[in-house]
Amino acid sequence: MAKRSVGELTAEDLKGKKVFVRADLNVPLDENQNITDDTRIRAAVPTIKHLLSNGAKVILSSHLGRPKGVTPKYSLSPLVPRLSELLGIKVQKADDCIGPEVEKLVASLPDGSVLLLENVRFHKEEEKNEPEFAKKLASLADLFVNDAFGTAHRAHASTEGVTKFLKPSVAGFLLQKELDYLDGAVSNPKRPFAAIVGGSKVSSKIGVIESLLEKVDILLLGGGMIFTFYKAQGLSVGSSLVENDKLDLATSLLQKAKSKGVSLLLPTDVVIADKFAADADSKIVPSSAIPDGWMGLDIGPDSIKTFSDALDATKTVIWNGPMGVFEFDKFAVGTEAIAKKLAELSGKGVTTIIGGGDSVAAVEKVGVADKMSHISTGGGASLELLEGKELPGVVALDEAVPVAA
Ligand SMILES: Nc1ncnc2c1ncn2[C@@H]1O[C@H](COP(=O)(O)OP(=O)(O)O)[C@@H](O)[C@H]1O
Ligand SMILES: O=C(OP(=O)(O)O)[C@H](O)COP(=O)(O)O
Repeated sequence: MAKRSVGELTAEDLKGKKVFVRADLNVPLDENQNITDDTRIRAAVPTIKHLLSNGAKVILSSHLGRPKGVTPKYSLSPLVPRLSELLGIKVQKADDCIGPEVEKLVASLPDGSVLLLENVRFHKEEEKNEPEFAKKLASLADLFVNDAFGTAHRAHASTEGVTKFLKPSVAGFLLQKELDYLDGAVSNPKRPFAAIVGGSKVSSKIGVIESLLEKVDILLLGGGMIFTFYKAQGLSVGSSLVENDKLDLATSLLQKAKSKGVSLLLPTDVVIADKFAADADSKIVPSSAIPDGWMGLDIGPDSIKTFSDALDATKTVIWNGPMGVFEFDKFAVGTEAIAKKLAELSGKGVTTIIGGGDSVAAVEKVGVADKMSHISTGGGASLELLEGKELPGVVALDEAVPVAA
């Protein structure tokens, strides 16, 4: 069911109103508290600007990291300069997210300004979704906008709990965009529709593979998980990553693909290494010829060609998980080739969706992030959505009002 969007709220709804905005500003910081990737801050800007330009007072909330109680290194203070710069106004910051001091700051907020609350996870009640805490957060504002896609799979006080006390509770532009692509485009894709799934283990991607098998025409598998599939087919995998308790599962996924008429492609050649290291000796071998003592760390050139050819026919592609150990340059070729291929396809009008996690890092490393149709800001959240799970932070929002026919 579609959710009510912040875009439906106009100056009439917003002028002078206090709006509690939950964003996911969980950005990486270096040891000097410098932001090393501001993507999530930039992604939160359109919603905040919409609210400001319609005269609202924005009370902005987020978590950062996984602190246990008040932990200075997880303060949101280092975010204030960048946030102010991007919004073009001076953002104020509170030292807590609830309490009399925060209430005082909220009371003196002029229309069209932003107060950033301190890390909401400094209170353990946040992750426990305690109603009393949610009520205190909610009491600061008149309405709620959830734009924290990256945290939408968590039923926490600031993502789910507050909706019980604030009406309306609506989706922000980022949340909406993520749902449009990861739910909308994937459930109702332009076909042929291909998924590329990689990453380390089958066990962490079973849900995604099973769910995608119901929807895709083509499924390309790469990464560490392929060796479990090879072994299930009776091939030798040397010392490659294998989950011996998932061999039957791999066989059943292959059968399921067949019965659904999905073209499931496994790499036909692999780059193998004599050790798990950036400076390992490496060679390219057919998937059926991995010697003892060697481990597969990337897909080979024939596989890159086969995968690229298969992708040429598609209209929608979703990608989750690297094709190899892309952190080591020597084994990043397959992942980088897929990133470049998707950039090329995007240029030809194919919808390309990067489903969060390490694939985002790979696309950024190759410098083609701006070419993709959509890059998710949430790893865990996008995975859960692709698995067909409902996200509590989304479920709790108001339903969209149906447009009269
Ligand atoms: N052949 C391989 N052997 C071991 N690890 C691999 C292999 N291919 C990819 N990986 C590792 O998988 C990790 C990413 O897996 P995962 O967390 O499941 O993906 P994502 O973060 O995209 O969801 C990367 O750190 C990468 O090095
Ligand atoms: O970074 C996040 O998730 P992600 O690493 O899965 O993308 C979100 O901010 C959620 O954080 P959490 O997994 O500590 O709840």
